[in-house]
Amino acid sequence: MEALKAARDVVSKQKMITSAFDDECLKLHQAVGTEAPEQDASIAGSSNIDLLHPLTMPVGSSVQTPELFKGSLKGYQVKGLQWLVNCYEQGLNGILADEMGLGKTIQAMAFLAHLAEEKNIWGPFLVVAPASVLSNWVDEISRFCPDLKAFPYWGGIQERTLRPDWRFRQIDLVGILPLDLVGAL
Ligand SMILES: Nc1ncnc2c1ncn2[C@@H]1O[C@H](COP(=O)(O)OP(=O)(O)OP(=O)(O)O)[C@@H](O)[C@H]1O
Repeated sequence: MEALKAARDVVSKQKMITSAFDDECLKLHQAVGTEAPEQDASIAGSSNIDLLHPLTMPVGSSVQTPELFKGSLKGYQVKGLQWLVNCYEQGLNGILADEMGLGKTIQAMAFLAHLAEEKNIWGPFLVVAPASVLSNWVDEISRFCPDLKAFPYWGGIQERTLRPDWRFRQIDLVGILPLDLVGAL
């Protein structure tokens, strides 16, 4: 709820800025006797944006599938990627809640690839996932983003201390941690 409130605050602040800018433009056009251009409802600041529905986000995003992502994102997945990048750039948290099996994992990976490629942010990122999909994450990363090195981190305290590679390999790009280990950190 806090994230939604923060997002709404950002959007309403942006709308106020945009509206003040539009008013100034209108006054200038009236002063010089020209007609003001029609507003483009698809650009940022549009009142059509619904934060709960990524498909209503501005269509003008230049974010495309990163080259580090070795696959082809479907149209709605590109839109999801753009929404994630938009949230990131505005400092907002977001939950991508597509239906089961629509490729949330792939979109999350494409987002990490975007951060690496466009912003030179190579992590380490921490992925927290149920233990049952841990190996799926590792497989999908090596298949779609082979340049991102994944390091699955699992096991009880004892097993983890027996794995010295964990400490030495903290520079790995993606740590993948099963959900039930979060409390153990
Ligand atoms: N653009 C794509 N190109 C190739 N394969 C894809 C694409 N999108 C999804 N898939 C495949 O479809 C399957 C389902 O995707 P995935 O498991 O990522 O969905 P999900 O939304 O994360 O699922 P869940 O809700 O079960 O966590 C996976 O095997 C994935 O590799």
